[in-house]
Amino acid sequence: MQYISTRGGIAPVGFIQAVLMGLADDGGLLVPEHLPQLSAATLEQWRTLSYQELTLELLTLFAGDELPRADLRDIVQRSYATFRHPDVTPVHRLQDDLYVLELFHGPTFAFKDVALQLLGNMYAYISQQTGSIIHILGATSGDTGASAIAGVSGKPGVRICILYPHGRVSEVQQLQMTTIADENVLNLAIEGTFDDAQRIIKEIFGDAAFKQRYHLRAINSINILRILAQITYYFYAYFRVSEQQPGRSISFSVPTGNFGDIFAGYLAKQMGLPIHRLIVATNENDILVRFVQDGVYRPEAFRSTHSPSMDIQVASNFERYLYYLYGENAAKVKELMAEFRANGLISVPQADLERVRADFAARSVENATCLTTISQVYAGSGYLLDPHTACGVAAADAEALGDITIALATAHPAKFNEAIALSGLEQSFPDEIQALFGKPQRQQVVPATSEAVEQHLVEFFGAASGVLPAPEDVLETLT
Ligand SMILES: Cc1ncc(COP(=O)(O)O)c(C=O)c1O
Ligand SMILES: N[C@@H](CCOP(=O)(O)O)C(=O)O
Repeated sequence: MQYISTRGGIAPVGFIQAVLMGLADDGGLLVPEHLPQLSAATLEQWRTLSYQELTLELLTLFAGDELPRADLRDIVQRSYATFRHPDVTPVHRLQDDLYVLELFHGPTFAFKDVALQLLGNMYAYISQQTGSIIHILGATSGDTGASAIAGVSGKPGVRICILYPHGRVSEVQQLQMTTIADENVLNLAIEGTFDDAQRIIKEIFGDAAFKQRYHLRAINSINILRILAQITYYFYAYFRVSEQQPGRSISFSVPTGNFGDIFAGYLAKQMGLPIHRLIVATNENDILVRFVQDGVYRPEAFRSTHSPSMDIQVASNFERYLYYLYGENAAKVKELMAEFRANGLISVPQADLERVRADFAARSVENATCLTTISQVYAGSGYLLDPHTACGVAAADAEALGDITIALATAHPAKFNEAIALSGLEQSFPDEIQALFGKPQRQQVVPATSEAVEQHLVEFFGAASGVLPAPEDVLETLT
């Protein structure tokens, strides 16, 4: 499988090069040159596979023969051996037609672990096979950072720097990042929002000379492997629920910020999984909901909410969606992204909007509704939702599609006790989270500029750069 840029400005690259490139060198995002199409017979065969086997089959489609199948199997097995549930991502029936897909059984209690355990092991594998260094730069609104650090910390050959918005992540999210004592981890709390952090890393990745000099790699969902790894659980959940409810139409409701998680569901649908609709569930930062409603993609003022990991205005993966909306037309995407840079908005005509609505429904869930959903669901069933999942559940209720709906439970409530307390509820923390309180923290507060961040990167990554080669220089040793 080869990978190309949504903006058409790079020569096709293989799977491992795509993982290493992160953001495409022309500023676009990498996508597979073609999407594998799955027949009904294949879906039937896959129905009985374990989570790990299913991941292996899917990844083999996207990785081709670039790494030996036994090595890929080993990476997959090790990635999900760290999960606390034997099904990795089990489904739980909440009400008659509503299920939650529990994505929080990994090391940091958030859905990001599903992809970042895998990406961490993939980076460590590439480093080992090539004797090279991996320097990771990421931005987080709280979950990606903790999860990425957990995915790589202690792994030789890998160093990681994470930017997060100072004072805008939950207490547990901050502790998960800042209490890691590993010298290979640098936490920079920037004086701004997540959008500033994301803008800064895109600016730094866009500086080709700097990116190359310090061998920078991405762990955000700009990295195509993040998206590919998340496709598995749409298949797995679909198989589990359709066994219980044969013949019913199935939709997914997805708490959405950067459009990464829901985009993985869109790819699963495009590959042939018979998902009816994908519900975009946001908080008051509702740029994606407004797009589905009126066809205009335009950031508005940032709002701090009870679901802080979705406090995002500019959704990174929206560009990948535009690529498919316009029939894999990179020239059109390039034009639209230039329009966005120039005018601050993208507007699509009514006919295109109808095609958007054939796949997506969308709801913005306000703070008050998020909290009442948490307390009502708990009162009705004893099941405690985290505030992001609550947005997904509330959006599913409001849309009332008449389908079976699977709401993605993207985090464990213990990560967001601030919202749980505001809902009038108390919870006890899992031991792994309780153990974080009182540990020493390591972080540095920096201004929200690329220059300020680059200074830290030069110091942090500089010493190691040049000692070991970049993987690109020795890639042939992998095969
Ligand atoms: C708990 C939680 N839910 C939902 C989201 C939104 O996911 P995405 O950004 O992939 O749309 C995030 C962050 O990305 C998150 O951390
Ligand atoms: N909500 C995310 C924001 C970063 O998104 P990503 O999926 O692109 O890594 C977070 O938790 O950091």
